[in-house]
Amino acid sequence: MASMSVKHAIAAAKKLRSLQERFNPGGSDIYPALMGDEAITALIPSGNPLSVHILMFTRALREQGTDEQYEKFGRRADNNEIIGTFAQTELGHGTYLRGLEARADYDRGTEEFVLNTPKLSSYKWWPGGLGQTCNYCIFVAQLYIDNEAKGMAMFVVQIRDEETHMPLPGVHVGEIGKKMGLNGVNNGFLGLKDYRVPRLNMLMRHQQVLPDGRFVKSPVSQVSYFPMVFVRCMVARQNSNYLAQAATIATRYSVIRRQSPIEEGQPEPKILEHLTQQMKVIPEIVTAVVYRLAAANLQNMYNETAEAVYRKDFSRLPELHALACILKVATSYDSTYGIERLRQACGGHGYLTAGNLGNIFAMAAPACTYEGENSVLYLQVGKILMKNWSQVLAGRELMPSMAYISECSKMTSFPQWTGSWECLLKAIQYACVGSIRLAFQSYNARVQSAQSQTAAVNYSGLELTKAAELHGRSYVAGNFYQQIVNSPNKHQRSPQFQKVLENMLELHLIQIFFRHLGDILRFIRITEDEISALQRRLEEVLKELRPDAVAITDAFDFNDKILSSALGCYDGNVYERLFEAALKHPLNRKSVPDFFEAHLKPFMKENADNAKKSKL
Ligand SMILES: CCCCCCCCCCCCCCCCCCCC(=O)SCCNC(=O)CCNC(=O)[C@H](O)C(C)(C)COP(=O)(O)OP(=O)(O)OC[C@H]1O[C@@H](n2cnc3c(N)ncnc32)[C@H](O)[C@@H]1OP(=O)(O)O
Ligand SMILES: Cc1cc2nc3c(=O)[nH]c(=O)nc-3n(C[C@H](O)[C@H](O)[C@H](O)COP(=O)(O)OP(=O)(O)OC[C@H]3O[C@@H](n4cnc5c(N)ncnc54)[C@H](O)[C@@H]3O)c2cc1C
Repeated sequence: MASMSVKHAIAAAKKLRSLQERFNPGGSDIYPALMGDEAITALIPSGNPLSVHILMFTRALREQGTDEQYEKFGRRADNNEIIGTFAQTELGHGTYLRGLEARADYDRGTEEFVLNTPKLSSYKWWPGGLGQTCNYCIFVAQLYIDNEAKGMAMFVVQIRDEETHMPLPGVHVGEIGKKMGLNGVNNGFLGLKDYRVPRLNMLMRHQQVLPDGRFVKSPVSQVSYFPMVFVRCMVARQNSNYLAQAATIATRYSVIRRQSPIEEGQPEPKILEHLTQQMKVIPEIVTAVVYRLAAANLQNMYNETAEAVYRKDFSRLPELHALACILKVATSYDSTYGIERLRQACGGHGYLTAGNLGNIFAMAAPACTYEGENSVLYLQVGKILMKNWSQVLAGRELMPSMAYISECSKMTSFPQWTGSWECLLKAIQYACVGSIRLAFQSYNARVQSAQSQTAAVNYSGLELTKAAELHGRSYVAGNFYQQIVNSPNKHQRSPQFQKVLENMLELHLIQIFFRHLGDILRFIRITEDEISALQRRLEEVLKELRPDAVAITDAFDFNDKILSSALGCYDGNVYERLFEAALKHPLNRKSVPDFFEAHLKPFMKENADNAKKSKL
């Protein structure tokens, strides 16, 4: 599996390289074009062992290294002459970066760094491709000069000989073992013992160690986190893609499969005619569209911020960090939940490998963990919301993506309920701001009672998480609303297409309203009649979107190779493909399985003999 994945990953890397040479050598907006590409998903169903090389190793060299370091290492990496990974997480630490144990001690006598993973828990553990594929890595370690800790730093480390691929002296490297998915990625472990690298192997665009050992601090330490921000942006797009693939499969299957008459005496309908099936499938189609649009927005913001950071303008980093966290969390949580819901909507056949929904789930699910575990990133955003609420109290302006917080903070009560889209969106935003205010009261009370900020974050963690989740909902719904209602290219859309988009907006807003009804009712008075009216609208809009479900998922434009699913094949020949897949199973090569003579027959005979004896 690993070698097949590497073979296909090389094909994908060649394609990416040619795209980059044609379009924008250093830019990041190439990748989304690759997202739905067969090279990334169908051909490498067990995961891409080069994705961390491409997404993190090459970018860290470009963004964290000096121009000279890029010339020495980055150009070769971009050209895939060397293959690297991003080795930050350790066996003992992943989230708490300041707890990382790998260390780099500067030796001014030789102008080298001595790299060590002092304990088993210090071993790098998880980096994609590290086990077998990579011959280099970005090694993240705590920098020490004269045994004084200076914080985290990144080092270009060669781990295998470029000719023989043998691990170099002082390097202990290998595969960490089978996972629940992505088993073609060879996530690996890495131990270093007194491994020396030249001073110029430390990436020094933002912080430097001079030959005499003097340390020049980064103007903004968080810029070293930038490689993670990029991948969070990619995860938002990639996981919306996984959800779109699953939605395509489940939708196509739901208009092929017939089951259970709705009226007595009537023929069995397509299962998508059942309202409850529509409620399982259609909202996931819309969620995939909603997140694809939000991820595209985030990608643009990343590109703008990356250019600003290159000009040493770090002002947009905090907002990008907050949005990258919230979208990475929301997309990975909702896509994972949605893919499982779509699998269940396909009955028993959804559980077959031939349906591919299990593999899509296994590809999507780890995104809730890597690149910042979701609950931790929610807390990150919760902290940022606390800082911004302090700004609101001080009457200061907020970052654009949080402007609604200022607006809602000025509302003494929620206006008359109308049930309009604007009303629904404002209700979600108003509930978010109410949650922020309550979280701040708890958090601030703790800080005022002399608790440290870290402790106050921990003990206010549930409210901070709620506020962060509602902020994510507000941002995503607000972005979707703007794209549908206020988009500058709205007039270019046909009335029919605009109507479909508006139906998707209606469904998204009502669905989010019902998902957070409890949070909303905490701050807004809504009558039973007003809620029942929304229930009717939900049923109505599902019915309205039903005829468009197949067309919308066809528009995702996944070919059969990408979907790799007997349930979602374009020609609809589900049963034939399921049966074809079944007959290919190794157990069907023989009429009598080997285990019959070896195990089953003796077992049954022994039971029969025992039964006879007991009768005597
Ligand atoms: C061949 C063709 C292939 C092409 C590919 C095609 C497409 C495929 C796409 C598929 C995408 C998915 C594939 C990915 C594969 C897997 C990759 C996985 C890689 C990894 O997992 S790398 C390791 C990731 N690890 C983490 O994310 C660690 C998480 N922990 C943290 O981020 C921090 O520790 C944490 C939790 C934020 C805490 O930070 P800490 O320093 O401890 O302290 P503070 O919380 O106080 O933060 C201090 C200060 O900094 C600000 N901050 C924190 N993080 C950032 C950031 N990232 N950017 C900017 N600012 C940041 C924070 O807000 C605080 O600010 P203050 O103002 O309050 O001081
Ligand atoms: C498929 C996959 C690929 C990966 N690829 C890479 C890679 O290429 N490079 C790399 O460096 N890493 C990689 N990782 C590692 C990944 O980044 C870490 O798993 C992730 O950062 C979480 O760290 P951890 O696993 O050590 O969990 P921990 O940090 O130990 O967290 C465990 C749990 O503790 C809780 N927790 C932790 N901290 C807090 C907190 N502050 N507040 C509240 N609760 C908390 C959370 O519930 C969390 O889930 C990969 C992981 C996976 C699964």
